[in-house]
Amino acid sequence: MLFHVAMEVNLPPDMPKAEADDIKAREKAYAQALMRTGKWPHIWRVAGRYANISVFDVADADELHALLSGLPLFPYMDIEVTALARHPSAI
Ligand SMILES: O=C(O)CC1=CCC(=O)O1
Repeated sequence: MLFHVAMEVNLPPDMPKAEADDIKAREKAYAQALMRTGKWPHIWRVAGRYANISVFDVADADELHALLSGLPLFPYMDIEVTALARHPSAI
């Protein structure tokens, strides 16, 4: 099942740089591990914002929630999820 996921990151401006760098490094490792499994096939930077648009390919919304809530940046993100269904004109 495919999901369109929009993530906006809002790190506190007063977070120490070393802490922010550590979370970002753990986020990258977590995300790339999921990409290698095929569960996170697309990630795109939203130009001009600390945000991304991603596509997840997972069994269901429960699996998606488990993966998203495991993101190291999850406590600092606003996330919007849209379930995708096959378009009748798709070939
Ligand atoms: O930088 C972002 O958009 C947040 C993020 C999600 C996965 C990743 O590696 O960074």
